[in-house]
Amino acid sequence: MRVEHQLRAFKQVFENYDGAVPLHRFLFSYFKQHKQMGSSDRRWATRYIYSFFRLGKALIKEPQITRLAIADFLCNDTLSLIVETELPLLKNAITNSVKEKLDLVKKYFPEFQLRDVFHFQEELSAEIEHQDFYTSFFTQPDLFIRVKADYLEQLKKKLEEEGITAEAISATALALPNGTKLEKLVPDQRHYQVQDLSSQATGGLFKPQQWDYWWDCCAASGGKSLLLHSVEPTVQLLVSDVRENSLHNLEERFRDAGLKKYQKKVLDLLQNNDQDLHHYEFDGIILDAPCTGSGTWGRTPEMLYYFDTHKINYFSKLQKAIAANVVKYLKEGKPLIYITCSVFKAENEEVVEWLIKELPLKLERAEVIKGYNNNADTMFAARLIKL
Ligand SMILES: C[S@@+](CC[C@H](N)C(=O)[O-])C[C@H]1O[C@@H](n2cnc3c(N)ncnc32)[C@H](O)[C@@H]1O
Repeated sequence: MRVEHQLRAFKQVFENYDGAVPLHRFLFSYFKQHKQMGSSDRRWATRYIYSFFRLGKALIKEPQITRLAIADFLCNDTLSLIVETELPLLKNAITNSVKEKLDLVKKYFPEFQLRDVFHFQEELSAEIEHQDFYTSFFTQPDLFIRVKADYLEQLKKKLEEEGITAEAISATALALPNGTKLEKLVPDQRHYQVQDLSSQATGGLFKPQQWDYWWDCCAASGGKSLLLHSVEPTVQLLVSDVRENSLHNLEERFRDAGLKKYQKKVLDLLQNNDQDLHHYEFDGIILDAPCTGSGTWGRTPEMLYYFDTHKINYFSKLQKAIAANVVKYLKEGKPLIYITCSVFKAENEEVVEWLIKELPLKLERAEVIKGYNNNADTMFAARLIKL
């Protein structure tokens, strides 16, 4: 396939995409509508467009074709026609490490600034190491699963028999190559859950007691509830979310995982829910808040290009309003676990500062979970105690 042909396919996809829906969803329907694109066209267009967005706004004044070649060079260790044609001097370095490749790019394109990859650096949480974080965007994050400890070795072996490299990260976490068709390979999901490594790490802050009554108030499809259940299976659970649909997925996942005893409600936490909840008192609340998701943009690099910073303020207000509405149902001396998958201080430290100032809460511990060091998402988690 000639390079012009590949480029035309890339351009068509780029020009038709405006960032309004996730890129993977857009590509799915785009390829469906453009059946003339063969599988090789689709594969190259996908590789090029994802690589292109991983460059964020770096070298924005360079021609698009040069930026695409640089992006493709940084993100891949196999040669493409675009690198061969546009960057012949760099092609022999295709298998070098990302850091070495970045040095080469800086040498040939002195205008290149790593910080332009993520041009929201002013907004970052204080603990984030900028260079490492920006560099992480050139590597696709892994797929992680949380596995019952006594099943890990068996599952690892089964995956390896299927030709999948599974790396044990802890006694209960496996890292797999992204795109592994896990549901097909291991349909029985009783012993494992797909869950990002950093998301798994938030469980360390839960510390439930036996027979506690907890509320997962933004439960979506129940990832944190399942994690809580794995930490302490006797915990009683109320799960809620504003989206009824995601609670249907939750039911399915709970069934597969054998979690039977729980109560579920559709609740909008921006409303007064006293009618539904006036007699409830919890031993712990997990608030896995709606957020920009900026800690997960390694999986959705189109956001580096299309994200509008105004949204940070919108989410930060939403997070505070939801927290204020749920804390009244927490028992004194018990924890509110505040979680985001954001790297922005306005959704992390600044929300925590507001919570301890405005609500009867004191901070026990807060941390950025630096997934960018582990090919994983980056998250923020805080444990606050009701006064
Ligand atoms: C980060 S997701 C939760 C992910 C989930 N806890 C997990 O581990 O998979 C945030 C959730 O907050 C919910 N949400 C957003 N606005 C809400 C509101 N006003 N009231 C209740 N839930 C809301 C969203 O529907 C979304 O499912």
